[in-house]
Amino acid sequence: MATAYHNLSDYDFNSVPDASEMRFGIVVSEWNHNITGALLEGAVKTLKKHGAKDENILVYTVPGSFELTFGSAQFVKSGKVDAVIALGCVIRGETPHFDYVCSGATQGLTHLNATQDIPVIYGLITTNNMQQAEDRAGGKLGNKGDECAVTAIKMIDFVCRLRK
Ligand SMILES: Nc1c(NC[C@H](O)[C@H](O)[C@H](O)CO)[nH]c(=O)[nH]c1=O
Ligand SMILES: CC(=O)[C@@H](O)COP(=O)(O)O
Repeated sequence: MATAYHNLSDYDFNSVPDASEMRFGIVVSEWNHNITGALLEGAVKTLKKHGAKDENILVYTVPGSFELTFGSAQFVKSGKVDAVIALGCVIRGETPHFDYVCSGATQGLTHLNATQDIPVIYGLITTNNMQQAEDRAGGKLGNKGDECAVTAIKMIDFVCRLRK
């Protein structure tokens, strides 16, 4: 339980660059909306804590985590954002479908990171049950949305510094 040793919301505030001039696209899956809504809340709150402006945080929903790749790709192609945060929650059911949704979404988002010029942040929670998801979406293990927001800011700063 790696997350048990590192709360998802714990980070060095001063290590995070100013986000006041950064533009973010957030793609949120509607599946398990009680979880993905909490992830979104954490991500937006954290982005704004570091200076991001409301008008620079674009939020679009997709039906499920398998559509996160398409939604993220559309944000990348739009040229309107400097990073994309993809938020989803896949909870294991009775069949192998869990494995295919998780691997499909993961492979798609990974492909975007390897082929496109802006970072796509992996905010997919993949759990065995709802309790594990709740623990990672504002529960005892923190909020994955917070982690994704910090990662997005740092990756935009990475790109900006490299391109100077
Ligand atoms: N079971 C979950 C899904 N399933 C839906 C797929 O993501 C996809 O929308 C569908 O197969 C149509 O393409 N999605 C989640 O995000 N979480 C789940 O637990
Ligand atoms: C991850 C899923 O698609 C899963 O929730 C579907 O449940 P089941 O495998 O019981 O059909």
